[in-house]
Amino acid sequence: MTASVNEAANRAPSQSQSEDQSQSENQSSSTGTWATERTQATTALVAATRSLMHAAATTDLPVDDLATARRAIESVTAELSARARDRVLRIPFDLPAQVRAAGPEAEWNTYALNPFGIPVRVTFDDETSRGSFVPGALHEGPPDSLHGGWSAHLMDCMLGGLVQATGARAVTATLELSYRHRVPLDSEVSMEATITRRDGRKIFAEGWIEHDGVRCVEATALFIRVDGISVDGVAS
Ligand SMILES: CCCCCCCC/C=C\CCCCCCCC(=O)SCCNC(=O)CCNC(=O)[C@H](O)C(C)(C)COP(=O)(O)OP(=O)(O)OC[C@H]1O[C@@H](n2cnc3c(N)ncnc32)[C@H](O)[C@@H]1OP(=O)(O)O
Repeated sequence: MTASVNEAANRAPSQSQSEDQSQSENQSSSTGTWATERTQATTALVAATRSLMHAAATTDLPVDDLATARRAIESVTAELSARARDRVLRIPFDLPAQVRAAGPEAEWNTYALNPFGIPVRVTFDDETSRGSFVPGALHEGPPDSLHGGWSAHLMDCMLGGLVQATGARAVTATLELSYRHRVPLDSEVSMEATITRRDGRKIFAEGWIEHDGVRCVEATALFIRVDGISVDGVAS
């Protein structure tokens, strides 16, 4: 596992599909066994779709052009739906653990296979993980600010992903957030998560979202191990 796991998912909305495609092809030799031709092509398609979501929601073209674009999108949607699964592809359960084992330089790029998620570049260092991303127009709650629900989602992913990276099969029992300052859009924010305590099946973790040295959101969570439940993977 290297530092370039499914990087195509982390492109800025302005970057092109062809760039995503070539990025996806470039990593064919550097990703794990889950990186089949299909997962790589899906990663590029998902990145392009995320860019499309951004463009569709923010375009200021004349109204007639919107109808033309809608018809083109509907046509692609029909094409893709001709043969479909019930669920999105999942990464293997142990992918975060593989990245963690590869050392603090290795990167897990989340949500490569699901355009609805915010892709985050996550690194692991023992019982701590760090991540960064740039929230954008699609994530707006209060004007020019990140919606609090996205903050909760991101914290659950950061803390839950860290627990998963330690090899534990666990689900969130509680997640408590403190919104101390607004998180601005269009500027990189960083996140951190740490496992603070274990007690039988319970795993306690805490984390935060920081912008420009200011801790905007703080989170504490309790995860409960559900060992024995067999799953092939988790949504990245
Ligand atoms: C639910 C689907 C599971 C599918 C299988 C997954 C396998 C794992 C695979 C892949 C890892 C995935 C990683 C991604 C995670 C991403 C994060 C999420 O989005 S997770 C989704 C949101 N969370 C849920 O949907 C949990 C729903 N709740 C439950 O399933 C149960 O309530 C569960 C497992 C949390 C506990 O149920 P009990 O019957 O197994 O265990 P009891 O005996 O009730 O509790 C054990 C101890 O924990 C405390 N506890 C349990 N729930 C608590 C709570 N809400 N607050 C405080 N303490 C709690 C209890 O008081 C007890 O403590 P004492 O041993 O007596 O000291």
